[in-house]
Amino acid sequence: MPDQPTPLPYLIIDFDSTFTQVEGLDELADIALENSPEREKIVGQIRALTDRGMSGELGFAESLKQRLALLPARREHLPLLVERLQGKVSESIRRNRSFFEQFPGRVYIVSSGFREFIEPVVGEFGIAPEFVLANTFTFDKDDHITGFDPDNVLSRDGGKIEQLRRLHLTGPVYVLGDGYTDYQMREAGLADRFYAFTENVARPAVVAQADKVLPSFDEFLYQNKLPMSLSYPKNRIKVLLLENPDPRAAELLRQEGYQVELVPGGLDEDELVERIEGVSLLGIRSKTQVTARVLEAANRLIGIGAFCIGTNQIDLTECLKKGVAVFNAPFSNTRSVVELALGEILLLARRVPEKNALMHAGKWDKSAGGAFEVRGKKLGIVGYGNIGSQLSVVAEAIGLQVFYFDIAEKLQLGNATRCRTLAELLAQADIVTLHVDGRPENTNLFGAEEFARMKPGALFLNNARGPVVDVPALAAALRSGHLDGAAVDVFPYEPKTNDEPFESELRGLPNVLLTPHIGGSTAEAQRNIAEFVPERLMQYINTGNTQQSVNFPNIQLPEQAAHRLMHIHHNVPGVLAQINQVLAAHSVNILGQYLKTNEHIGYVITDVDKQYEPALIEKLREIEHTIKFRVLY
Ligand SMILES: NC(=O)c1ccc[n+]([C@@H]2O[C@H](COP(=O)([O-])OP(=O)(O)OC[C@H]3O[C@@H](n4cnc5c(N)ncnc54)[C@H](O)[C@@H]3O)[C@@H](O)[C@H]2O)c1
Ligand SMILES: O=C(O)[C@H](O)COP(=O)(O)O
Repeated sequence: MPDQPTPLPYLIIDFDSTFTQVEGLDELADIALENSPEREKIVGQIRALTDRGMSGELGFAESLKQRLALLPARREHLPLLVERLQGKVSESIRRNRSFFEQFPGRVYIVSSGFREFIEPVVGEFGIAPEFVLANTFTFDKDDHITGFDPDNVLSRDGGKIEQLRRLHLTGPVYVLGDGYTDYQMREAGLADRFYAFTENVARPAVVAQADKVLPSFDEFLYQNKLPMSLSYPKNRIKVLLLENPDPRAAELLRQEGYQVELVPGGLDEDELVERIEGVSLLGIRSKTQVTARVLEAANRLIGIGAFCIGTNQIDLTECLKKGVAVFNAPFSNTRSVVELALGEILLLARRVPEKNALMHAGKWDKSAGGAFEVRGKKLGIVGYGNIGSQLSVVAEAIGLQVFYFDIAEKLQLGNATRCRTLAELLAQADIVTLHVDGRPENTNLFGAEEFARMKPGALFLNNARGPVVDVPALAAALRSGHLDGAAVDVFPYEPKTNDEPFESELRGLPNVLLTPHIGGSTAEAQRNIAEFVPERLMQYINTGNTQQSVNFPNIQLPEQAAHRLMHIHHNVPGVLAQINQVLAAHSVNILGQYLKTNEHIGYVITDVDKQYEPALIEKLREIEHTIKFRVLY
């Protein structure tokens, strides 16, 4: 919680594109021209004039005159405009409504917009009409808007400066706005600071003049230690996204207000160590190795999003010890892998990879030799998890007999037959497909011995993880003719970028389909993942919810009642008792408390009444064995 509020300076806030997300006159034109074929053209002209006026390119009075001349609006359009603007108040202003209500008399809206639509919008925030300084429309006898009151100082060039001068404010004055005319009040020496408000629009010429840039009103309140509705401004949360997740991911995270940085391709350990400082959320896919060294350098990291299924590339235990929650997308690309595996089975059975290569080399090799239908053949699935079990259902639909082996007890789907050992499966399958996870014990799960156990002429698929297969042993089994073909999508070492060459003993072997780790690379899967993972990360940040985290104890929390204290600690006896002692010593009323632990950490969430001394937070942070502590309100 911020310290005691400092005495609030006078705040001079602009209306258009600052208090609201839009420009009032642009919206009025849009409403007035609703049924006109000229709508798009005229609204475009008005927007262009607004922009030129705001960036200082065109004198303000001239821009206003030209815009009003284009505007065919009437008095009856104004209530519609007010309704529209009430729905377009800037997000960070809207969520801090109680701030405005708390400080009547300190906030002025000084705008070159019009009182007729500004007053009712800001009135809802407790800003009285006498604190709205704006232009007024003129109307003809038929209620057409004809222009503006020329006696109003705000209709003239330099109008805001003159208006502020006439207020005779004593004490510090801060101006918040998006336009050049807002900056001019500071330039004229009438304001102590000019904050460029960029939540809706960032005008380079204005930003260049600013004392500070505000991506949100939360940031202003945070910097000035004023009461705010969020515990921490979202624009201070830095997100580093690697390996090109679908653009929707960055879009959602930016919409949330986070600062998002994209690095196409992967980063190696040294590069990531250099880039991770100050990052709160890291997004990766299967390639980036998040090692203990990376985590050591990650001084602000709260969460990692794996925009894929596999999380073997992340040191999950070290993440736990550092209080970093990891989320993945466990189901978003399963169907894509299943479809790829099925296609590979059909193509290998018909020796298509080999025929295709010959055709490209100009050789016509029509023959049925080594080609077979898959109907009635035995498919052996190793790893009957989300992918393996879905493949089981789809494969049966085209007539394959399914056998599976899994180290865990798994629900048998359709007519699939469970094998008690891997050897039992290998002895009978015509096609073996791997869908195990990448846990360290699975390294070289398939080597010379396992290939030797497979039936002569069998087919082999690995769409799971590269290190699970001893590639030289697979190459030998193919070269000797013991196996009839293979499809491999994942490799022990995979090129870091598309520019790096691909090396493998499997290159050039007949009837071998090689793909560059694209099992989950479909538009559908990538889009699903890009929505699923940010949602989990944002929920964790906003509510503390760890449902579906791959390393944290999973807690699905009820809606937050008041302030939420989130304490992550090493799982040693007595920490919960200490937390409660501190709360009791500060006479804090607990509204709800939730604890879950795992081998390494305890995660305690305590919802408390809003009334507590700020010192309480420091005391909770100081509890021995604390890894991370956050407050949400
Ligand atoms: N090629 C790609 O682009 C791509 C895409 C998605 C997933 N994957 C990989 O596919 C694999 C499967 O994904 P999933 O979502 O089905 O995972 P999952 O966790 O749902 O299933 C894995 C299953 O393997 C079993 N298992 C683990 N070790 C085993 C062993 N030694 N023998 C037998 N069974 C074992 C587990 O008990 C589990 O049931 C993962 O390695 C994942 O990373 C690859
Ligand atoms: O784990 C996964 O989901 C797959 O290996 C896909 O990984 P990718 O997103 O790096 O393609």
